[in-house]
Amino acid sequence: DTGSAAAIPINEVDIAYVTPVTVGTPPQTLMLDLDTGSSDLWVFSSLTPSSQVRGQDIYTPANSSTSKLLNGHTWSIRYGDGSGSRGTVYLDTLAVGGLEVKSQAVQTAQEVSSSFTQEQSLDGLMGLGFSTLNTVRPSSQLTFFDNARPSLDEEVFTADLKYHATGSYDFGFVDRAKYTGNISYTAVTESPGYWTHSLSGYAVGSGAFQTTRLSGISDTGTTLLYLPTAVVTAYYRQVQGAQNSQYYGGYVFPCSSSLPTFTFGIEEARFTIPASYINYTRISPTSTTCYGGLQSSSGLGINIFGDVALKAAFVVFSGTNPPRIGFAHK
Ligand SMILES: CSC[C@H](NC(=O)[C@H](Cc1ccccc1)OC(=O)N1CCC(N)CC1)C(=O)N[C@@H](CC1CCCCC1)[C@@H](O)COc1ccncc1
Repeated sequence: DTGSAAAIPINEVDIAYVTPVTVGTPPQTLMLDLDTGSSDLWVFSSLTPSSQVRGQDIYTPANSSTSKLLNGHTWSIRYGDGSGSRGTVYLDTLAVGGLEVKSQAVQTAQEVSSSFTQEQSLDGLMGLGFSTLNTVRPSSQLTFFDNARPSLDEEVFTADLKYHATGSYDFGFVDRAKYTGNISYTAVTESPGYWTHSLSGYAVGSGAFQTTRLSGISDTGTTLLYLPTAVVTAYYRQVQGAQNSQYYGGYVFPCSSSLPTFTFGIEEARFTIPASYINYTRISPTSTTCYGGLQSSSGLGINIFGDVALKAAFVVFSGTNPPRIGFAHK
């Protein structure tokens, strides 16, 4: 079996991508953020206080003939940006792009933090990290990918995220039409449940490639690229007027500055992020100061290869044993 679904940017700076997912019988469509940096599938629901719902679609288990309460189970999650949610759990039929799982744990939110309430284009998350990260207690639940595995033609899912455009997520196959050349694979360690792997090095603009192993997580749910301070300062040294602003919480620069590209290595392969991806956004609609798409990971304790990096490639998340991740040009 296979599935294929759109990855739609939720705003004009690609802060996140959502994918249509159907839940229950008859199907209720929700727009979820497929997130390889977490492993909970949670949704705005009929159990979410109406004061915390602002335009989101909700899942109503009572309207689904196939929903079953997972008695006595609860969940609570906190993300790297401090946002969070918690609630109860139902089992129900769930499909993404034609690929159906009969009894998927759907975590119904009973409370969401204000940043979720404010994000009306996001009806919840589908975690595609390793199931060890799932927060449901007393028994943790499997991700959609882990539930779908037995029926997949190939134990993979792929991410083709695009800059200011709709891309796609495929399950169970690697679409030859979505990439050029060969896929460069590298080993993944499941610690502690993220798609953790190394970059073989980096280059700033047309500068020499620095061979140095940088460990981090490929995370579709994180907007920006977070790397060690040494790398980030080397990059912004090439940007006229750049500064690391305490006020804005990261590197900012005059929007008129020309930015170098940023190249990262996956084993022997090289992927170049265009300058436009790193000129992330104006700090306010009328400002001439811009916020960088490459920021320091020092506050995170982990390097995160987020959407700014991932959208420069076609990415294969391979659930084989041992797991591996592949990058190809597109
Ligand atoms: C560097 S972890 C920060 C990261 N959250 C982001 O990347 C958010 C994403 C966002 C924000 C607002 C609306 C929509 C999307 O965006 C920003 O934080 N920014 C973008 C805009 C920019 N101006 C400021 C910085 C993050 O927690 N991701 C988690 C998933 C994420 C949670 C929030 C909703 C969307 C999905 C997840 O994969 C990683 O969880 C962890 C990572 C490391 N240890 C613990 C948890």
